[in-house]
Amino acid sequence: MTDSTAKGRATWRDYYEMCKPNVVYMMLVTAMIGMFMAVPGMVPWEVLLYGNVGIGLCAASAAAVNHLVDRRIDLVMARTQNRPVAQGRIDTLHASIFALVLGLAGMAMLLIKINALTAWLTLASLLGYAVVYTLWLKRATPQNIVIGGLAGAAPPLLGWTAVTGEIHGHALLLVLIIFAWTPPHFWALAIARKEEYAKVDIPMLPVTHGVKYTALQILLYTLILFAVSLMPFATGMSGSLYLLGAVVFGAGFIYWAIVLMRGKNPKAPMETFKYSLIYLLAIFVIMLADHYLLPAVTIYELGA
Ligand code: HEM
Ligand SMILES: CC(C)=CCC/C(C)=C/CC/C(C)=C/COP(=O)(O)OP(=O)(O)O
Repeated sequence: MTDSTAKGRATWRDYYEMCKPNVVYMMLVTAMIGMFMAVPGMVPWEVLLYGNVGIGLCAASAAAVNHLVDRRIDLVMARTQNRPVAQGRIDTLHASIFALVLGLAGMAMLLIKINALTAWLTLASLLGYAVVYTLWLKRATPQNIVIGGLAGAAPPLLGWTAVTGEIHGHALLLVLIIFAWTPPHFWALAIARKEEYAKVDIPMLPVTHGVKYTALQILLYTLILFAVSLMPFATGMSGSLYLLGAVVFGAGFIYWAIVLMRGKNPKAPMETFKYSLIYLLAIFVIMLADHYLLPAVTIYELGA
């Protein structure tokens, strides 16, 4: 059943926007670094190419489902009101076909060119975001993005299994870092957009528990994230260059969480949100540089 309200013809840009490209690109950075961290040497180009395209297509499929499911609330929120499905430029039939084709193409690429474990873990992430988070958690609980965050945190594990065909503790550590990073990343934005979420009855934490409580939770998670981010060094997975990066950028995140808590800077919510993106990119890139530039120096060796 196509929406009779469809206005204007959709362009390729509209379909591209449905994929949440900037989010997917950042996820693929973490997936690629998961690939490089899985092996001491270089990653075969086929795994880099087919693994990232497959994971990216599946993530884009999940993002497209999110546009489709959220089209009514997206139309009400200022931040999302111009989205193509919300505006009716892409009707629900075309949006559904687009999401299905992306998902099938991504799964086929992973099953044929990579391995079954990576394909099924990617499908679980796709469904985790498109169904568990978008269709259920987002509308059910203020903990929606904490639980739903696991789907978005999966890419480094997907990259790791694409290379090795197995799950490893170090890969789960990378997932844990993004899992702990997600609440401060999103709740800072949710504080800035609190009134919009209240209008559409989405139980985001600032709406159900207030800004002060949310800011306190953000500070708590940045402290947890700081501790978790030291574990790649403590386990010998990464060396002192990574440790330096995790401490410096982690301190920056805690700084912004404190500024947000004090509530004196009206720009703090969006500055904290923007900083969260700088943080994630920085510690993953520094981890990669450390992986190739400096041998891992564990606390054990330092202590020996
Ligand atoms: C459940 C988990 C997550 C939630 C609820 C969430 C929420 C959001 C929201 C609401 C935005 C603003 C989007 C917009 O206004 O268009 C956003 C932006 C963004 N998020 Fe997240 N996010 C999550 C996980 C992630 C993960 C895991 C990554 C990457 C590894 C990520 C990367 C980004 C990027 C790069 C942007 C900027 C997008 C842009 O400027 O177009 N997010 N996030
Ligand atoms: C296969 C795989 C790795 C799947 C992960 C898919 C994926 C794109 C996760 C994105 C996380 C995210 C930006 C959630 C925001 O959704 P929202 O509905 O809260 O944000 P919105 O209001 O901006 O739409």
